[in-house]
Amino acid sequence: MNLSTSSLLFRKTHQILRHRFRRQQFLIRSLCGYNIQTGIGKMQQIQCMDRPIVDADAENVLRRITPTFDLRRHKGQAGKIAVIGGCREYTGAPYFAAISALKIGADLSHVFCTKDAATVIKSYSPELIVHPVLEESYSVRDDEKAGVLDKVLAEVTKWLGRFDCLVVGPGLGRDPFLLECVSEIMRRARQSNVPIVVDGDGLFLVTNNLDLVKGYSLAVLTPNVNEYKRLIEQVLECEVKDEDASEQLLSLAKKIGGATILRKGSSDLISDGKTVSVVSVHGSPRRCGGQGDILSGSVAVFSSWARQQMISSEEDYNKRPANPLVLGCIAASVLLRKAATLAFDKKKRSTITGDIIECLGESLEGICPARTLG
Ligand SMILES: NC(=O)C1=CN([C@@H]2O[C@H](COP(=O)(O)OP(=O)(O)OC[C@H]3O[C@@H](n4cnc5c(N)ncnc54)[C@H](OP(=O)(O)O)[C@@H]3O)[C@@H](O)[C@H]2O)[C@@H](O)CC1
Ligand SMILES: Nc1ncnc2c1ncn2[C@@H]1O[C@H](COP(=O)(O)OP(=O)(O)OP(=O)(O)O)[C@@H](O)[C@H]1O
Ligand SMILES: [Mg+2]
Repeated sequence: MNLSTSSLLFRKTHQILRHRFRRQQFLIRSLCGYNIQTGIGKMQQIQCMDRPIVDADAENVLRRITPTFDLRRHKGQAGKIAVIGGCREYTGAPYFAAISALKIGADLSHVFCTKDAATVIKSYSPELIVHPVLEESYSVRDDEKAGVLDKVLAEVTKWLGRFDCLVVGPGLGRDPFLLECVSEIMRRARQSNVPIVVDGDGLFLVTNNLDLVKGYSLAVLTPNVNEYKRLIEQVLECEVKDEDASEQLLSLAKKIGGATILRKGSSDLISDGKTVSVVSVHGSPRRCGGQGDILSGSVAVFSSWARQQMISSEEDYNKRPANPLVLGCIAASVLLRKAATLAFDKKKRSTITGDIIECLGESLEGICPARTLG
């Protein structure tokens, strides 16, 4: 190769790399540095995959959206969350999601589950408000189904307007009749503009019925590795590409039309189709089941807080909009990872999900110490 060919080749490679770098800069740019309370702030990145981690930004997001205690506030104003999940097989998952919401600071946490699961979940904690309303096929005759569906809807919809966020899916199971009822609950929630975090079996439902969340900007999907793979295959009709993780997530979120997606993994990737944020604060090496459930309950609380702040500072918000659900995902992700690290430091190999839940408060206090107004 002569000198001019190699210099041409060098320039071409340089051009391609520069283009890729700019593209990546665009992808990782996130609105998380924007202060929704003051309206002051600039576009910042949480972390670029090719750069050192700037975890402080994720912690700043958490601090900005976490409300200060105020003695004038009444019960319910710090958040009312409902988990739709819990069946014969799974009672832990809805409990983990619902109790995490309380441990972070929500005032009330409800669980809507099957009758079989309800007593069990109640016995884990008197703090949870448990509604034994869902039914699985084995307990309903075919000719009874229409009536049961109406009854389930009536029970859930009378509460729906009071919730700041629903978490649909932890431990829900995949019974077809139960999923039919939950689809209808999701439609009603959407009509009432109630935000919905979709996790676990809720993602199984949504992946096969995309219309439930398509175009709904108040939906958050929190897929794990398997759930993400199924989503990608269904929506983008291709394989998961880890080398283009950010771009693929961005495409997925765009295709779903405004819903926020939190792709869980060794780093959590978050996108609403406009930006991609990455949170890779050190987490725990223990991969015990249930950590995703903590995350879904946490996303519900932080997203509700971010929305509340957005509403109370509407004028500032209008100047530079930030997606409160994206902020909620960032805050939840960093908190879970911190709590998991702390729990692992204390319990090492014996760390289980309950230990991480016990560390949520201490971790939150470490990032955002409690202050009281009034
Ligand atoms: N205590 C409870 O009540 C809990 C209940 N839960 C509830 O269970 C329901 C189903 O949810 P899910 O997450 O178990 O189902 P899904 O995603 O199909 O995974 C199943 C299998 O996939 C695999 N696998 C997993 N990760 C992988 C990876 N990174 N890379 C590769 N493979 C991986 C692994 O398979 P294996 O290794 O055994 O072959 C795993 O066993 C849902 O309602 C949820 O909320 C949970 O929340 C936990 C606590
Ligand atoms: N390899 C990892 N290293 C560090 N943290 C991780 C890793 N994988 C997942 N996490 C974190 O654990 C949390 C739960 O993710 P996970 O993939 O375990 O969800 P899940 O499979 O839905 O859990 P669940 O058992 O509750 O259903 C996420 O916030 C993620 O950041
Ligand atoms: Mg899960």
